[in-house]
Amino acid sequence: MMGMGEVGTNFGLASLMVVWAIFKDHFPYRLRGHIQKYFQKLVRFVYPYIEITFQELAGERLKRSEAFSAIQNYLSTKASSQASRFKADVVKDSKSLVLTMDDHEEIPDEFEGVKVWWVLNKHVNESRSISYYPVSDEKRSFKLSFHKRHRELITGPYIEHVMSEGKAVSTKNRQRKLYSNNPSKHWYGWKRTKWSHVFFEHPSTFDTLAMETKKKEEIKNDLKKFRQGKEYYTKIGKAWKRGYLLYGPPGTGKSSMIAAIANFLDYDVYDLELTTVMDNTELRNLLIETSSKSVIVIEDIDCSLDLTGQRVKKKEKDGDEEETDPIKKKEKEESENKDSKVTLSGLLNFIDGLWSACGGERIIVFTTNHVDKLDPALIRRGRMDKHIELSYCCFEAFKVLANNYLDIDSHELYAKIECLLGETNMTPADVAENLMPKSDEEDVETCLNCLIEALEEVKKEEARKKAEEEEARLKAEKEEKEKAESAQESVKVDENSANSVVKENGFHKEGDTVGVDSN
Ligand SMILES: Nc1ncnc2c1ncn2[C@@H]1O[C@H](COP(=O)(O)OP(=O)(O)OP(=O)(O)O)[C@@H](O)[C@H]1O
Ligand SMILES: [Mg+2]
Repeated sequence: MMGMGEVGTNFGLASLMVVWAIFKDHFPYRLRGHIQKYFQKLVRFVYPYIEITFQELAGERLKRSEAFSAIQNYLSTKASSQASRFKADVVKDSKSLVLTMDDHEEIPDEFEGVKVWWVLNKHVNESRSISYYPVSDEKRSFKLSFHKRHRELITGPYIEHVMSEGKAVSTKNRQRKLYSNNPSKHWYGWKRTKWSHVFFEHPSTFDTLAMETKKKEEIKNDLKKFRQGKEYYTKIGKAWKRGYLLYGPPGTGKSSMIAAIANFLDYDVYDLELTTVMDNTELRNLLIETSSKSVIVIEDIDCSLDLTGQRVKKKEKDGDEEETDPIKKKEKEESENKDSKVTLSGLLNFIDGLWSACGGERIIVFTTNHVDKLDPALIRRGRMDKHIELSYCCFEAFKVLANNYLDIDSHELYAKIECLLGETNMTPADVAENLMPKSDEEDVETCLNCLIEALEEVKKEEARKKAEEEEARLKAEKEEKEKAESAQESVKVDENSANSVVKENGFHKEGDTVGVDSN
């Protein structure tokens, strides 16, 4: 609370205000402006404090102001020890309680020995206006008061301190979100949102991820370096973002790794479904609406859009015959219209065009099952900085899974499993499924034996396939050889018959006179 001197000053100010309110209307209108000017000078003299107001709703569309949220979070750390009336909120999986100051409560704060006061004001709007967008009738604002001689310190370093501390608190308290993009027809109207979200609660972490420890550590170090790299990225003149390409067969842990990355960095996830994005402009608009500290994911990039084949397809379409059946024609037109018109260059711009730099601190992840199908321009370093192959389960990866699923570090059956894993291609998803106990009766040994059985089955199947392929190859080779031989035969036959024709006609290549009767 303010000291005695400050109370006295406030009282003096209040008296002045009352006097002004009573006599204001008795002055002629033209004089009122002058008097008001001098009156405010007097107020400033009697009341040497500066007040700054931070409104909750700001901007054209009355969006919640970032500054207001940051102040609220910052003060929540002070409120617990200084205020007597609180509002309580439960955050993060209902596990922690956050106390914020109640309306009209005053909280003092100190910065470099200078005292300031915060008050949360609430103003209820009496006159209801009709608006297309729902607007709250309650207007809240924070008022910051401090002595005018500290203007520089408070409006500069102190406010910066409040903002950064507030943002850090909100990062710590927030429940992370998994966003998915809405089709553009839902972008307008009062329910306008480009992204819908649910809370992100995927349990995958780098500890549960089955892959070689060395590779895992390398990825974790890369992510750590990125997270701490704000200054470094500024220094080298690069936007603060990093591209990851995860590739490998289905069920090798690409999606699990994305979740692990998001959990490791404590970032939100934006799952971008490219097929619902109609064109490059929409893609850019979606990008602008993503927040920093996020992982933007485009899964199965080779299936999302035929980026590489788009030009070829177009040419093919141009060459197509005109459809004459009116129903088929309409169907064709509709399906063409539905097709996303996002192009490769649009996507490249999304990744590293000028717009991609707004906000910073973003990881962009592409996943694919067929890395060879992607356009090299899309995955060159600088765009997709780190290429990570997720492959079939090796023994090291199996040990992680066995530890997760069965709580074991070793077993006498491990040697056999190691040998079988070396001879077969089984995805971590299949290994995990075989390791998982299906009932309370199944113990560790049963599960490991179940995996061994499955691996032997796969081994047999692979051997059978290999034999079939070898047989098919040999057959094809034989057919090829026979074809070549018969082609040679037919050439020989043709040559012979041609020669005999020449002889019959009496023609000879070496000279017209040869064999021709001169008489
Ligand atoms: N490397 C792994 N570590 C741990 N679990 C894994 C791993 N790979 C697969 N799994 C298990 O298999 C399931 C499927 O894996 P995931 O969805 O990550 O595969 P994917 O590579 O994304 O497959 P797709 O290409 O079909 O999308 C996961 O829920 C997880 O339980
Ligand atoms: Mg996946």
